[in-house]
Amino acid sequence: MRKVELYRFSLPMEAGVILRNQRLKTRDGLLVCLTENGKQGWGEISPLPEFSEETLEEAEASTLGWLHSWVNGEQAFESALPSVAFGLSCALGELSGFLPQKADYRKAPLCNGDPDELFAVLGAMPGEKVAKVKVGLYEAVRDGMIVNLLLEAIPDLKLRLDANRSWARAKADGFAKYVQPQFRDRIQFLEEPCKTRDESRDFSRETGIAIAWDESVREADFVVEAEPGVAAIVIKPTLVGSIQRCHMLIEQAHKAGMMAVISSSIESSLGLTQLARMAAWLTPDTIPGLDTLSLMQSQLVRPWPDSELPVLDVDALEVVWRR
Ligand SMILES: O=C(O)CCC(=O)C1=CC=C[C@@H](O)[C@@H]1C(=O)O
Ligand SMILES: [Mg+2]
Repeated sequence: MRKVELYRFSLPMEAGVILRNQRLKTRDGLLVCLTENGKQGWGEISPLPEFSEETLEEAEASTLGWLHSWVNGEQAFESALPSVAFGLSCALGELSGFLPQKADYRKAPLCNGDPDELFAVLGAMPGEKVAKVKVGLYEAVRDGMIVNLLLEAIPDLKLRLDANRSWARAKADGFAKYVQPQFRDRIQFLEEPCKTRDESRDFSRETGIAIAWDESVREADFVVEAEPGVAAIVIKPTLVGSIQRCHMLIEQAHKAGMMAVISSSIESSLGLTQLARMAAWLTPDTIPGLDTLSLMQSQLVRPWPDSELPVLDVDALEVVWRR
């Protein structure tokens, strides 16, 4: 006997979370719970505004279509919508047990540029110290100064930077010029510095600063291949697709000698804990990019260890469909 529950959620965000051109006031999505032979599997389907191609309405329609077939005995699933493919593969992965329980709750802290704050967080971080800083929002000089300041203040720190394709080559070069040469190899990677992949490749070749692909991983023509200066690919499963597809990309990256970093698309605590499980299983040697829970005002159903945010229970959620 198969049973299905589909819920809708809307979690209030902290003030001032901006995604590209839009302020994100609430994080909206769906939770699916599949039950079969007394076992349950949960998944989160929450397309990220400004980043996902699909809307929540489209994701809901596609999810409902598959859930109808699943209660009627369908085994396989396929969805062209990445958020749906990710959430349903998690639910099926819990049901069948292929998504292991063990989680890697480490996370590269997102830094707003205040070194004192980062000191406190990194002091409590066991082992490798890696933090992530957004660049490209303000002047390149300022970005360069913050990078110098942090790397100077914390000698065993490595940084991941993210420019989200915001720089023209000249601006990217401006940034590189301000980073002291002896610090450059402590930049683990800079995600997508320039508007095009070719410009980013040239930037890396000429400055010696390693780069990573994030936006590129989701483009139709992208293939994982070893390239000089490209240290990593960033995998955001909600934007990329099923666990199986992510697994394949991670294997390709590792074969090519690159890091694969499992990262958040600002999922709720339920989706984030599943990403932490994928990270423990598929990228055990890499700290995942999962430090986004504190952007929200509450957790959802499953808590993240050590978070003090209140947990919203499933009974408080709107039921979309139940069978
Ligand atoms: O990658 C991480 O460490 C955290 C996630 C993160 O930085 C992002 C998640 C989703 C959208 C963006 O704001 C941002 C990114 O561009 O990588
Ligand atoms: Mg990025």
